[in-house]
Amino acid sequence: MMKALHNISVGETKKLIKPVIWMSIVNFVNMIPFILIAVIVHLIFDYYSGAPVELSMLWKLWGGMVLCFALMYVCQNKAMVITFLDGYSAAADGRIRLAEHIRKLPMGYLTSKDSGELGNMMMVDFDQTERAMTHILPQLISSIVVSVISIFLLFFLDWRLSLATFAGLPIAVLVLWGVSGLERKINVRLSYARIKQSNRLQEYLTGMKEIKAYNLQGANFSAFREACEDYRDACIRAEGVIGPINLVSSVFLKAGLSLITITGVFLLLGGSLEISVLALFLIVGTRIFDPLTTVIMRLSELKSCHVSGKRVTALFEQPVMGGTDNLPESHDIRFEHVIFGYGNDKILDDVSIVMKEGEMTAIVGPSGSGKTTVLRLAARFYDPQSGKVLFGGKNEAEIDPEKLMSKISMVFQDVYLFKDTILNNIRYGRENATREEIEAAAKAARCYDFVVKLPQGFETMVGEGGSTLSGGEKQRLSIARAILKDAPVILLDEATSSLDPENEIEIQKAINHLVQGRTVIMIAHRLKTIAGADKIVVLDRGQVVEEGKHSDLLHKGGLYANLWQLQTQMSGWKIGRMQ
Ligand SMILES: Nc1ncnc2c1ncn2[C@@H]1O[C@H](COP(=O)(O)OP(=O)(O)OP(=O)(O)O)[C@@H](O)[C@H]1O
Repeated sequence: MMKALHNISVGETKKLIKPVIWMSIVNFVNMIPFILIAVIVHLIFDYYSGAPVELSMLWKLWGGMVLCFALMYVCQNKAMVITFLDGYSAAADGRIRLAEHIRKLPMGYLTSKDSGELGNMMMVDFDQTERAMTHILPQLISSIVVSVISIFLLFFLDWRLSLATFAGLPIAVLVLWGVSGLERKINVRLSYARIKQSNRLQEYLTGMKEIKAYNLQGANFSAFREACEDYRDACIRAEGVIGPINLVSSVFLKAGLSLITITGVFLLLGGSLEISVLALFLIVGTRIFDPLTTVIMRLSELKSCHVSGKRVTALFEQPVMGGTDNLPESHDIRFEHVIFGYGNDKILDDVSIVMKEGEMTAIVGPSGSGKTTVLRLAARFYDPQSGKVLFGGKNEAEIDPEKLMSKISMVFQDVYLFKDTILNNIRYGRENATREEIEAAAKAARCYDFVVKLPQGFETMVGEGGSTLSGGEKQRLSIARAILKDAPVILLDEATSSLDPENEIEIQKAINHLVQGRTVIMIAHRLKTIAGADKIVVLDRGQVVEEGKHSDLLHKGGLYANLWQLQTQMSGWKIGRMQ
């Protein structure tokens, strides 16, 4: 029970206390006027039995009723403010905490997820838990509290009528309990259908360029249509099965009303019941069914929210990348007998490489040989399955990942620019950089001239993903970011997309500026760019097959010499990506 509450409130169970207390007060205040009516009815019956009418008492009761309505407004208002404030702020805090948590998860876990799945958890699942926190849970718990207290009070007044009132309750509970397994299955299926639908939609939208270029709309659209139809079916199934079950359960519950009447009449005729007590049961007893019906209806909604809460909690419980140690002083990187695979296949097989501080180490090799994987391991996107990656002589697995990243700049092939100004996009390199520092970095990365020619200069907004700039311009902006970050280690994945000669020269100049005096690991696709590297490591099928300087490797006549020969005959021999 507490675990379920923990899941649904995504660990913010305490935030439910105030809303529940206030909603309980509201429910009680709601019932008081009906108790007062019952007392008035009692007075009327007393009058017909010969007692004098107490007018002052009637006025007091009427005044009490007016007061209750005013109190109801005040309490309801307060309950709403507290419930919504706490509920929505818990959901907002939860989303922020989850985003932080996701940032700290190993890349291996993140890449194993479908692209839309995490986004779905952040939005749809949190919407569900938000609804549970703001609407469902406070109402449900306060209804249970009010119901239990009222049941006790009614039993105290007349146990026989109370038994009649709640005779249907155990059956109603049994019905709900009996179908809870089926309900859970339906809710899980519904929630996966929802995720599948938004995954397919995301795929359809992000792949739009390819869909148009290759006229694929038929195949892709049918996947999306199928997902929409699955979701529709899951919704209909959920409503069609859960709705009638809830209805059956509430019918059993409300059967108590007819039992009060019949039992009351028999007891009255037998002379063992006062008519005023029967009147009180008929008036107050009927009100008790409202919170109980709310419990039944809200319970199944809550179960659906529980599925979402469970998924979000499971993500929160995913272990983040370990390591707490501080950084060592030196910045050389060493791979020692590293074995690594994304799944069961070995992608790096017993790789040992020394990348000395202040030197440029180039990684070359055929497509799929594991070059990008070496960079990912150096940046600790993943930990090796066996062997060690050492940074300044210390095992990276023991270093705090955020501290490690503060010492590494990365320039990827596919540059992502945020939907923001160019100024801020460069500023992602170092948050507290001044405008002068950003402009200096832009100049060093050879992007200043094209930026100032844009309509709003550095204030120009770039589209999501940087789609309004050319490939070469985006590359130079990302180099400006890296220059601004000023980290001692640079991981560089040279662009493979063919650039015009002018762009290529500019990028080369920007890279030359970036790498000066730093420890550099560079994936080189155009071998001429790394001919001057301090060390060239040649990978083939996940193993180091050669290493040395350009001239030595050429002289050796091995794989590197072959690749060099091939490249001098043709340009742009391969394409690679770093995620
Ligand atoms: N995230 C991933 N999940 C599963 N397999 C992957 C992943 N990334 C890469 N691989 C596989 O690992 C192998 C090595 O990939 P890697 O990208 O390191 O090679 P590469 O030498 O950089 O290739 P390229 O030059 O084409 O970019 C390939 O077979 C690739 O399919």
